[in-house]
Amino acid sequence: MQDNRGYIKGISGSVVTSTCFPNTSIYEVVYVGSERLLGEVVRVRRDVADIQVYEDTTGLQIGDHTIFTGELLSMKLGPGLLGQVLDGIGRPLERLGKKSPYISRGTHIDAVDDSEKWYFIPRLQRGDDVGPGDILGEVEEKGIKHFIMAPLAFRGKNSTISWIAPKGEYVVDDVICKIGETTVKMSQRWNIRTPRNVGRKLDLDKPFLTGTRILDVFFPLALGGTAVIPGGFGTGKTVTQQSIARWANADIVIYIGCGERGNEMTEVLEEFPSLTDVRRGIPLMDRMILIANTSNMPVAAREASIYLGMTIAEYYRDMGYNVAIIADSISRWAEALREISGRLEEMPGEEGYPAYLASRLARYYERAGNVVPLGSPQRNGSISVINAISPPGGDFSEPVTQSGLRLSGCFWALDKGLATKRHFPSINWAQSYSLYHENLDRYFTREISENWVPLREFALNILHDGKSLQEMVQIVGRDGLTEEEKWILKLSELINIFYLQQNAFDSNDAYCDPNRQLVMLNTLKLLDEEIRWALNSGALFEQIDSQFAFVADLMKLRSQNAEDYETSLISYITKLKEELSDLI
Ligand SMILES: Nc1ncnc2c1ncn2[C@@H]1O[C@H](COP(=O)(O)OP(=O)(O)OP(=O)(O)O)[C@@H](O)[C@H]1O
Repeated sequence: MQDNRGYIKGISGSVVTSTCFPNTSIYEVVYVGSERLLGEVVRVRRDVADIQVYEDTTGLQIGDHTIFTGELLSMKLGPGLLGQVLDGIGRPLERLGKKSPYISRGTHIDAVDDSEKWYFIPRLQRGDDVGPGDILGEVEEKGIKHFIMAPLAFRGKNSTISWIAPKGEYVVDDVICKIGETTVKMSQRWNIRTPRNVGRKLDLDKPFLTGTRILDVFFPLALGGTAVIPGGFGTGKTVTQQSIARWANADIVIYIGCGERGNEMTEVLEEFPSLTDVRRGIPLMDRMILIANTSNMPVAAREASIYLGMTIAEYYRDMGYNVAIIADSISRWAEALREISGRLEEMPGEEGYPAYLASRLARYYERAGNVVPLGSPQRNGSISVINAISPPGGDFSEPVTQSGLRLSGCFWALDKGLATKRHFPSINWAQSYSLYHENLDRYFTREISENWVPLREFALNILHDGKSLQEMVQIVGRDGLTEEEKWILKLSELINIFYLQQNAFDSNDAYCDPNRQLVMLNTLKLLDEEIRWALNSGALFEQIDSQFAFVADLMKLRSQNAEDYETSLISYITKLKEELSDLI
């Protein structure tokens, strides 16, 4: 150990400079000072290494020793991760809290509890030949099957099981299988900065359903895709992400509170444990992992938190689950990168961010995807990434938003103007986009209805026409419009308030499944046909508008219970049809 000891030559906030060794490598883990603060080498220059320290560096002094471990920053993966709240470097906050109300520096505990017992059921037997990633057995973790997989690399060439543990209770560090010279425990370590190997990548052809109408219909995300939600202060990033965490069709959700204010994170920590996953009838936390790294916690840990979340996501993806990573917000992560880069005195790029901001982000986004993991039986897992971006002053031209725009498949732009009008979710349909339409249109047409695409096009065309007419009205006034144009303007307003607005706090409206989304759009289309028929038959738009409460009636139906929804909308249209016939 003596050989691996260096000493501190300089300290600048979270970055410590230490003497190092010829074999010191980038991202090597270093224990710093007498309290053994956890750090990672981020730069090596001749015989000195710059180390980013994941804990508060107050009190460190020049001359204090450093210990170079020769290992990379890794995470212990195994049963017991679900439902946990971790800090940016993967320490379980609840268990830390039991030791002391404050996180004492230099405390290293793994997220998986090594004293907890799990009932292991083997799936293979002695003499079976196995490959990397093969499922050896399973334990039940909060109602889901947690598969114990063979390591992704074996020692030696022999890949035959010489021993496998019988059914029974084991702790995560117990050896449950011997494959040639490799012993396999229920837990395994993985370096957080290295993507886990996969068999092959698949097309993104299934939707990541959020239950939010504007997202699923107009700007759909694919399972395994990436999305960003940029928005200024108070535009609804957190509510949108929390609603996605609650309702999306992901099996497992990893929520990374990245550099948020402490009180916001407290809300998240209080709220999620009280929520129920209504569709599965289990506590929401049973399929979630929260990573909490607030703005007052060390910045270097914030930088690491997204890799940590990604590594856990890859682990569950490899079992064959659809995992969602939700990071709030990636801007605070980029700020951490900027701070560390500043302390390393690197040449600043745009707005002070390091020149490698985009490539670092790309490396993170690339770990998303829909894959066939290594091993048998063959399975399919995905990681979908949804990142909030908080551009200063809501300016989308800043580097983090621009990188998000280039790197992700969905851009869900939040609009301050809409938020001020309390139009939620305040997603601007004119600025947002999805690159997954082509693949997903095939899915929706096949699985939901062949009217899915035509109805979406209908709604979007009306919105576009309505926007142009709105501009025209500002110049020529409403009287300058034809009867049909007046109706289009009204219909576009109706699409906005009836369809695009969705109250995340209304139990009937917070989640809208694709069938209900379709029924709503179809109602708007039928309404359009009826009113156009009446206008073509000689009725005046003002007459219809003043005589019938069709907007108010429709709005009353929006938050109606799901069961009688379709019937109500049909009778709404039938009633309107009769009224219009009488009028004509
Ligand atoms: N879908 C929604 N339905 C109803 N209300 C919403 C919705 N989205 C946002 N809001 C309202 O907007 C407020 C602000 O939302 P939120 O906290 O998510 O914004 P933010 O962009 O995360 O803010 P910050 O920049 O402070 O992080 C919420 O408290 C809520 O009242």
